[in-house]
Amino acid sequence: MKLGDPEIPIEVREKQAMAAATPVPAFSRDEVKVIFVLGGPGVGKGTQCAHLVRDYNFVHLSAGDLLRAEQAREGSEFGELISTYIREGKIVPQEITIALLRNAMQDEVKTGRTKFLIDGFPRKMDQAVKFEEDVAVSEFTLYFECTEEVMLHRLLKRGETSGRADDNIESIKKRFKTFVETSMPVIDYYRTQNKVITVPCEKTKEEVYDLLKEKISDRMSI
Ligand SMILES: Nc1ncnc2c1ncn2[C@@H]1O[C@H](COP(=O)(O)OP(=O)(O)O)[C@@H](O)[C@H]1O
Ligand SMILES: O=c1ccn([C@@H]2O[C@H](COP(=O)(O)OP(=O)(O)O)[C@@H](O)[C@H]2O)c(=O)[nH]1
Ligand SMILES: [Mg+2]
Repeated sequence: MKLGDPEIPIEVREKQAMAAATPVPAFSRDEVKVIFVLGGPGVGKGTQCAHLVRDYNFVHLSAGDLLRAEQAREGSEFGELISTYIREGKIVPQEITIALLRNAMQDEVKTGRTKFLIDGFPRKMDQAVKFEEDVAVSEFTLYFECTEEVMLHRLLKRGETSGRADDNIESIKKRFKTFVETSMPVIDYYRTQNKVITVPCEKTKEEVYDLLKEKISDRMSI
C-alpha cells in the first residue's frame, strides 16, 4: 500500500498524511540548540543553569520541575504516578517527560526563544534515543561531577527548606542508585560520541561557574 492509495480508508490516509507532514525530529538543529545538563542529584545542575540563564540567552527547562508542576496540576491523569516515581527515585516513563519537554519547547519557540538548557534529562537511555529521534538532537552534554558525600550534604541541606518529597535520606539513597545504574550509561553513551563536557562541582557555586564558563567559552556562539 502506498501513501495516497485510494484503497486505503480515508481516516488512515489522513493519519498517514499528518505523520508525513510532522518533521522528525520536530525541531532541526538550525531551529533550536539543545544542551543536556546531567549529573547526580544535588550536584548543582539547577544552580549552574540559573547562572547561565542570567548571563546568556538560554531557556532553562528542568525535567524535574516540569514533572512536579504536572504532578501538582489539577486534573492531571499522571499526578499520582509521578508522585510515586519521584519519591522512589525512579525514572518516570519517557512518554510523559518527553511530552512535557516538547510542549514547553514549542511554547518558547513560538516566541522566538530557541536555545535550551535541558536540565536533569535524559536520565535513561530510552529517553535519550526517543528525544533525539522525535524532538531535537543535542549539541552537547554538560556533566556536573562530584562525590556522593558532597551531594548528600547539599541535598539534606536543601531538604530543610525545599519541601520536596525526595529530599530525605531514604529517597536520596534510591536516587543515587538510579543515577549510577540508569543515568551514568547515558553520559557514557554521549562520551563515545565526544559530546560531553565534564565540570567538577566540589568547589563553591561561583568557582564552579567560573570553571564552567571557561570550559564552554568556545561553544557560546551557538
Ligand atoms: N557549588 C556548590 N556549593 C555548595 N552548595 C551548592 C553548590 N551548588 C549548589 N549548591 C546547593 O546545593 C543544593 C542542590 O543544588 P541544585 O542546583 O538544586 O542541584 P541539582 O539541580 O543538581 O539537584 C541547593 O541547595 C544549592 O543551593
Ligand atoms: O527526566 C526525568 C527527570 C526527573 N525525573 C524524576 O524527577 C526526580 C527529580 O528530578 P530533578 O532533576 O528535579 O532532581 P535533582 O537532580 O535536581 O535533585 C528524579 O529523581 C526522577 O524521579 C524523571 O523521572 N525523569
Ligand atoms: Mg535540580
